[in-house]
Amino acid sequence: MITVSDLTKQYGKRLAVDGMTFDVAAGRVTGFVGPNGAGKSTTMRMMVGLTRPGRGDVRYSGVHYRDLKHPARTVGSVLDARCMHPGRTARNHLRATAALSGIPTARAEEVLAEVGLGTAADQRAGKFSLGMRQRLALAGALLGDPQVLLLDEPSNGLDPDGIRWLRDYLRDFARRGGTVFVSSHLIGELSMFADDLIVVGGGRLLAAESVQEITARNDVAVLIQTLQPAELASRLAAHGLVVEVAADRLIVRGTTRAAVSQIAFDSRIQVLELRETSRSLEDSLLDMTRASAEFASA
Ligand SMILES: Nc1ncnc2c1ncn2[C@@H]1O[C@H](COP(=O)(O)OP(=O)(O)OP(=O)(O)O)[C@@H](O)[C@H]1O
Repeated sequence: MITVSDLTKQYGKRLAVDGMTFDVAAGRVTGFVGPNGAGKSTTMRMMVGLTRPGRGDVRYSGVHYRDLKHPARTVGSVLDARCMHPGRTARNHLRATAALSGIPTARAEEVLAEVGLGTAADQRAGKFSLGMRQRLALAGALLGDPQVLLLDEPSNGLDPDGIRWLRDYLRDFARRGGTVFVSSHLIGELSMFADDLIVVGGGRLLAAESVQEITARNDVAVLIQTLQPAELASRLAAHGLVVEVAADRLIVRGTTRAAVSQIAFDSRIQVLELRETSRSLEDSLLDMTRASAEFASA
């Protein structure tokens, strides 16, 4: 569990992060969402001691980051995937990173395989696509076999297969008890796989809720028409969703169109119609962040 308390950072006259307080639970994926300039990167840098807060602190299971005995074994982070020597091979980059953190260099082979870069181990990082660099940066974060992953906009540059792979990887990491904190300015994308959302705007916390709470509050219902209603209903129920049957349609509350579409796709069930009956999660989050932008520019 990560506890962020009253985290504040001022640059000149600008409050980049203003009294940010929230918890990030273990065993879940927490999305950190807000428009560009909302203060996400600054908050994440303060969470791993790269930027000094003006006020406030961050604890990992009660321990300050600076007091962690083996920071790399507790927290793995990717804050900038471009941060690697272009002339080094992927394997050498990881070996050097491992050596710096007191981790056996043999671990490099394991994490290369884990992120699907086994066959690219001897290629130079400078020749990598942005998507491959994202994978290599994630491999670096995994070297210490950490309990917590902090990732700033990790799907930047990934192709759709890469995004899907990352989503599945992070969900699995959380299922194994890990803590995942991942930022994005793309609300729709995060709502597809996050359990909880921390919504920020203008350096301030706007909401800290589960996706289910936000969708229930907004009474979001997803309407589905399919030729295989029984199969889809049982797949949705297996994901803990309550399904109502109305005439030829299924209705599911407390979830998103994106999540239902993913479940149907994964189950190879064809969907004829899929829509949200009221305001979508995306709409309600955009409203929140829009209000904060108006406040900030007032
Ligand atoms: N080193 C810095 N010096 C001065 N101002 C900064 C610095 N870092 C960030 N800021 C300012 O702080 C505010 C928050 O920036 P931050 O990068 O944390 O936002 P963000 O939510 O991560 O946005 P993005 O998605 O665009 O990276 C912005 O107004 C930014 O210009």
